[in-house]
Amino acid sequence: MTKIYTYTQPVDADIVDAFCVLQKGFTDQFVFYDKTRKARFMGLGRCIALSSLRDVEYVVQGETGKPPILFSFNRFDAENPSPADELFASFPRLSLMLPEVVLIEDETGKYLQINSLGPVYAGRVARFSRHIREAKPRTRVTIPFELERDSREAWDEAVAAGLSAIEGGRVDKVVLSRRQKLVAAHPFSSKDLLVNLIDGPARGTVLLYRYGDVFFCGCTPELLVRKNDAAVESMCLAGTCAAGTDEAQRSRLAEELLHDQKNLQEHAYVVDFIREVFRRNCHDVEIPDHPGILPLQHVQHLYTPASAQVLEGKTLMGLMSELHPTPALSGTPVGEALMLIRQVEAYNRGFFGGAAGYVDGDGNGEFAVALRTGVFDGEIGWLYAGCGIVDGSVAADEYDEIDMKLKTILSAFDGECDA
Ligand SMILES: C=C(O[C@@H]1C=C(C(=O)O)C=C[C@H]1O)C(=O)O
Repeated sequence: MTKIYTYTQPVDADIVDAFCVLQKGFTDQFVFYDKTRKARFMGLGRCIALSSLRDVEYVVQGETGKPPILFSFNRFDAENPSPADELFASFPRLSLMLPEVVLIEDETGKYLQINSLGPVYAGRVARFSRHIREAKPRTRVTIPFELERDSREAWDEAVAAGLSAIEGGRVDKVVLSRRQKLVAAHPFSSKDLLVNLIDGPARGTVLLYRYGDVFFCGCTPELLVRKNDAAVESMCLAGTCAAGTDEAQRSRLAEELLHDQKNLQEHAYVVDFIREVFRRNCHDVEIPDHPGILPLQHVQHLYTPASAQVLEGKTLMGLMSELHPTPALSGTPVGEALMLIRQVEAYNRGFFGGAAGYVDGDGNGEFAVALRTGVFDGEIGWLYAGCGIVDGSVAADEYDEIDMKLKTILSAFDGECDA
């Protein structure tokens, strides 16, 4: 049995400013920051890595009684035998990571949490609190960059392979992606991109996982699963159109998307899959019959929320691995689509499209699908985005759709525009 000591106390500070000050001393960094809901967790350092919560006992110190927060970043297709690029390959394969320091903002307030394998010394908490109080407001920087465009012919060939697998009856849908290399004018830090994503216009949950000098980050709109005791939620997100340049155009495009048979079909595969997983693991499953729209800064998606009560004994990690990858990121049927992706894509997706989240010591928490992301080091990065291919998909349209999705991670380089 591993014993964890966790000391949480309220802080009167902006947690992002606090993170910016504290992060300098830590090369292990973990962020799950929901921009709309107060579910914000920013971890520093690694106290211990665990394979599951089963053999863990935690001792609460401090006045709040809060459980420890652990982070979990999982690859899209962890068993894919083809090598990931060297940036992704440098990350360890760990299941749950307990940071030494966690800054928390939830519905009840803002907190500093210190985790340790021995009793937390109060002087350590006081020292971090003092640093936090001295934190200056963060500043944003614009990072000029150039993109090395990927080959259009390679994309056309990948889509043709997908369409022929659909025609042959091997899959009904396959999600194919593109990867682009970014070269910035000068080296940038994880803090620079994190601050630009949190303070910029991108909507969703900002993710960061840094290990050593290499970091993975982005801002995703897609919830995979959230668990709060018995209540669980998920989200079906598939089917895309442009955001439009003004409100009138946005609502016209949204209306078209809501009636577009190809996009509705792409979406329905995801709804069917999530309904099936929920029906197997939960009761009182509620999933509306018709999708709505999730409007984002650069694109809009067909969106169907899913909620249920989970069967006693089922865990968040268990639900995460049953749900992931959904047909929103792989295709239908999932196994066949994964095999096709392994054959068609020239790279291993690494954390792109993986499940990234946090879980607390009581087993509650959430996972997002790591979309609109990239992996970075020094002045370079690899950016990823994908789209669903079904019967009738046109390679050129899907190429443009991916360009629209890439704008979200590219907005991390822009420190000018305010939210
Ligand atoms: C694959 C991505 O997005 C997914 C694919 C979508 C689609 O095909 O319409 C929409 C939302 C996401 O589930 C991505 O952003 O890279």
